[in-house]
Amino acid sequence: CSGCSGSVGHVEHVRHVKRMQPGAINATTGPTRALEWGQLNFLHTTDTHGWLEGHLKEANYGADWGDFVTLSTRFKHQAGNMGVDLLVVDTGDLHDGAGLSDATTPDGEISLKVFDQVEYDLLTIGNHELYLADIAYQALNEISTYWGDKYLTSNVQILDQQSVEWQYIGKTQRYFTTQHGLRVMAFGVLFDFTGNTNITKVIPAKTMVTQQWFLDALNCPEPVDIFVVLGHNPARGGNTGSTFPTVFDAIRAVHPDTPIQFLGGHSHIRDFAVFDPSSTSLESGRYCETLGWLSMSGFDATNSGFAGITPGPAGVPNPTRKAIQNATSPFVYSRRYLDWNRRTFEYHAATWYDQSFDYNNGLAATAEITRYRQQLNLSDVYGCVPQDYCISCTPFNSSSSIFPLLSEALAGTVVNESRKDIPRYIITNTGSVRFDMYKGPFTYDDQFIVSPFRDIFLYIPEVPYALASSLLGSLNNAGASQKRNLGVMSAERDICVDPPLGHFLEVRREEHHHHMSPRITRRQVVDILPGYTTSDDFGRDGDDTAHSEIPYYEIPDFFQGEAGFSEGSQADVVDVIFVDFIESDVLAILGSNYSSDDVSYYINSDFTTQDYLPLYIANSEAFQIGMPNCTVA
Ligand SMILES: O=c1ccn([C@@H]2O[C@H](COP(=O)(O)O)[C@@H](O)[C@H]2O)c(=O)[nH]1
Ligand SMILES: [Zn+2]
Ligand SMILES: [Zn+2]
Repeated sequence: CSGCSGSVGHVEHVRHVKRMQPGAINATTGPTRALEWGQLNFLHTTDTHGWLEGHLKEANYGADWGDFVTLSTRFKHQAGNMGVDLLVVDTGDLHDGAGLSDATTPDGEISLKVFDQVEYDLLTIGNHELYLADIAYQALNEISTYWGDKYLTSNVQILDQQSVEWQYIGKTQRYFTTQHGLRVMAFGVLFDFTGNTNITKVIPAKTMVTQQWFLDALNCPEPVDIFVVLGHNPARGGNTGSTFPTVFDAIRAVHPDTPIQFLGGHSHIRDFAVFDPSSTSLESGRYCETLGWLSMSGFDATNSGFAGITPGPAGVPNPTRKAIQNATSPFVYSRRYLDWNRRTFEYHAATWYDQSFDYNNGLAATAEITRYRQQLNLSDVYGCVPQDYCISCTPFNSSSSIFPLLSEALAGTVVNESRKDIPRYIITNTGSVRFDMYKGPFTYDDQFIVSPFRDIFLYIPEVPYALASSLLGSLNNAGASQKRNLGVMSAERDICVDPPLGHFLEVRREEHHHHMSPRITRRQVVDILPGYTTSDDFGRDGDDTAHSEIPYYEIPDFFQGEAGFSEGSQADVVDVIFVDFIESDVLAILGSNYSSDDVSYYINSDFTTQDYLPLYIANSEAFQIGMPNCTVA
C-alpha cells in the first residue's frame, strides 16, 4: 500500500507466491475435514458480481478466478478418477459489484471472458443480467451463445431485435446423461423479478409450471434419474420470495420420488434446505466468498442408469445423512461452504501427492485478470480511507457506519451549480451500497465495490418543506418496492454476515508489504477469524472453516444527504433529489400531486451513483493521501 503515503498513485497488483505448506493449515483457521464425495457432486458459485480478482483486502476470500479454474479442473479429474460425477454450476448475477466487471462499457465486457474459463456444466441467469437492455442483449448474444445448451433460462425471454418476437435467452431445459450414466433433466428458474427492462419478460413460476414445454419435460418419455433445478432464487421458501417451492410442487405432482436438487442464489447467503426425503436445496453466498459443495449418493440400478461407483467412492469420506431422518428414500447427502481462499482450495485439491496446486489454465486466467486490471487502471488510488466503515457490522449512523459518510458525500457532491442555494435532500436506497470500505487506499476498483450502479440523480424542484422533510421517514416506513417484490431482505439480514474488517486487512497488508505468501501469517495461525457462522437444515457444521460471528445491525431501506439549508431559518421549499432506481417509491409517497412529469435530471444523465463517492474522497481533507491517520503501517 505504498500508494497511500505519497501523491495520488497506483497500488501495484502483486500476485503472490501461491504455494502453501501443508503444515501451515492450522486446526483453528482453515479447513480440517475432507469433503464427502458422493456418486453425484456439485460445485456451486452464485452472485459473483464481478469479484473475479477475489478480495484483495481480505485474505480469507483472497483466491482469484484462476485459482477456481484450477480447483474445478482438479475436481473434475478427481471425480473421474473416483468413478463419480461432478457438475459445476453457476446461478447468476455476474456483474454490478467490482471494477473488473463494471469499469467497462457495457459492464461485463471483459469479466465475462474471464468467467468463461471455468468449465461449467449448467448456468442460469440473475436479475443483474436484466436491469438494462444492453446487458440483457449481452446475456443473449454473449453468455447464451457461448454456453449454448448449458445456459438455462426457463422463464426469461427477450425481444428478438430482428423478428421482434419473444424468444428465450437461453434454453428452457437440458436433458443429458452424465459421464457415469445419470439421466438429468435440468431447469433454470429466476425468481418472479419485476424490475427487468421491458425488452425482457420474466414469466412467473406459477405460469411457467403450466406451460406446455414444462409439462412435456415432466412427462418426457426418456427416463429421468434426477431433476436439477438451478435458479437465481433463494434456496428456501417461506418469506424469502423464492419460487423453488412452486417448481418443487409441480415436479412432485408428476414424479413423487425422483430426486430433485435445487441450487439457488440471489439472497447472498449460505443456506441449505431440505424439501423432502429426496430433495434438497443449496445456496452458496456471494462475491466470491463462498464455494458451495453438495454431494449425494443412493443411485443404483433400480432407480437410475448410474454406472459409476456404488455405494460411493473409496478412499474419501462419503455422504451419510438422510435429508429426513428415518425416511425410506435411499438418498444421502452432504453439504459444505468453502471459504474462497487458496488455503482452502489447496487443502481440498489434495495437492500433497503432486506438490503443486496450480494448473496452466488457472495461471493463465490469473495472468489475464492482472493484465485486465492494469488496462482498466483498477489499482489507481483516489484517496486514503482513515478507518473502516461498514454496512451492518455497527449501528446505522454510528461513526464507523458507512452511511453517515455517504450522506455527507451525497450532500457535498450532488450539486447542480445553478440550484446550489436551494436546500436539497438527496435520497438513495441502502441496497445500492454493496460493500464495506476498509481503512487504507481507496482505489478506482473500490468505487465500484462500494457503489457499482449507474443510477442517475433525478429531482423534483421546490417541494414544500413539510412534505419533503417527512419523505425519508415515510419511505422507510413503506419499505423499498424491491423488498416488497422479493420478500428476501428480512431473511437475508437474519442470516447474512458482512465481511470482517480490520482483522483481515492486517493480514492482507502484511502480504503487500513483505510480498510473502498471503496465506501464512502469525495472526491467521493462532486465531479463529470472524466470518460466516451458518445455521441451516443440517445444523451448524456446514462452514468448512470455523469462524467467530460478526455483529449484525439492521439498516433502513433508504438514507439521505442534506445540503443548502441555512442555519436558524426554516426552508419553505426543498429540491428533492433521488436516484432513478427509486423513482416509483418516491412518487408513491409524494402522492397524486406529483407524477413522472415533474421529474428531471438534477445534474445530467452521466453523473451517477458510481461517481459521488470518489469525487468526495478526492476532495475531502480527511481522505487525502498521506494524512497522518491514513497511511498504512
Ligand atoms: O440499479 C440498481 C439495481 C439494483 N440495486 C440494488 O440491488 C439489489 C438487488 O441485488 P441482488 O444482488 O440481486 O440481491 C436491489 O434490491 C437494489 O437494492 C440498486 O440499488 N440499483
Ligand atoms: Zn446478487
Ligand atoms: Zn440477484
